[in-house]
Amino acid sequence: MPSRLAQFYALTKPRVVQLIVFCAFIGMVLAVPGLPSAAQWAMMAVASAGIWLVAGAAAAFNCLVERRIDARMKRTAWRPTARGELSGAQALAFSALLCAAGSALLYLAVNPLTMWLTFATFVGYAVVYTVILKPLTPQNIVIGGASGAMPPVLGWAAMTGQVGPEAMILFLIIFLWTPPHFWALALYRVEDYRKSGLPMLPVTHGNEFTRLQVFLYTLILFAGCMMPFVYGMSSWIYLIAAVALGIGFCVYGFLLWRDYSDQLARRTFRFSLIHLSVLFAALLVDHYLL
Ligand code: HEM
Ligand SMILES: CC(C)=CCC/C(C)=C/CC/C(C)=C/COP(=O)(O)OP(=O)(O)O
Repeated sequence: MPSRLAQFYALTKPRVVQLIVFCAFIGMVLAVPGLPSAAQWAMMAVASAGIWLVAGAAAAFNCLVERRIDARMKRTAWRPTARGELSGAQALAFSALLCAAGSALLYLAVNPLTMWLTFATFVGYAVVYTVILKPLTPQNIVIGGASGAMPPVLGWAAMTGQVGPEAMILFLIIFLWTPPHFWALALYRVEDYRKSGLPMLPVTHGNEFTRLQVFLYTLILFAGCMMPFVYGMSSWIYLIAAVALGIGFCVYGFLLWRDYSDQLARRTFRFSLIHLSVLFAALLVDHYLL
């Protein structure tokens, strides 16, 4: 049996939260013109820690609420809450502790706006998405995706004390990226979702309709990814990366739409992770080199 610590850590969905914190960090980097001062680097580290704690708390709360559903799905049945290795009370206490610690850090060492926005994101994912939308509608991840898209806004708020249009552009990119990211996965995990009883799109509307949606979202996402260049917040390094990644994602979307296989859906899902990670890394490189 894994150690207690490893069990609690697993509840925070570490890999997802890593990318979330990375996107928040890029929001911070872009909010500061030129190279940050030592004090600004310190602020970025503290804000990243605070956002990491609250995002981990949101993930843990999701594991608590969905422990019975998780137990029914192969992909999630191993979670300590689904296996009953951690009780509901333990998961709740852990989530509350992380959320309180992260919120206190953001309030005291960053600024109240960032704390409130991060807390609203916690509520958006843990309550609005997990409790209300997920069992209600196949558009759950589209609307709920707004919480996942918040990190750059949180990062921007941490460094400037406000929410700028640049941050909203980065929000839009993650918001449009979420449906092809999730539905590619849901296509090859459809049997899991059928067993779960959740109204995910491939279960309610079928494989073919979902594939069309994935393809269409990759096209709108491509347009959305042009915004940082069009708005003048990024230059040609970003543009080249965004066009190359965008073409890659659209090609995956197109191929998946025309000729489905589980293997291609899995590769499309994996590509979604590369797409977002490299796109945001390109924003950083572009910011410092040009
Ligand atoms: C409502 C929005 C979202 C939904 C429904 C969703 C859904 C999922 C699901 C079900 C997985 C699990 C894949 C597996 O177990 O094989 C996953 C993986 C992942 N997601 Fe998302 N996601 C969302 C938003 C995001 C956001 C905003 C990010 C980061 C910015 C993100 C980053 C990741 C990463 C890095 C993984 C891989 C985890 C791993 O390999 O262990 N997701 N996503
Ligand atoms: C405060 C802050 C920045 C919060 C971020 C919120 C957050 C953790 C968003 C990530 C989205 C995510 C893990 C989706 C997984 O979908 P799912 O929950 O449907 O997947 P599952 O089936 O694996 O549980």
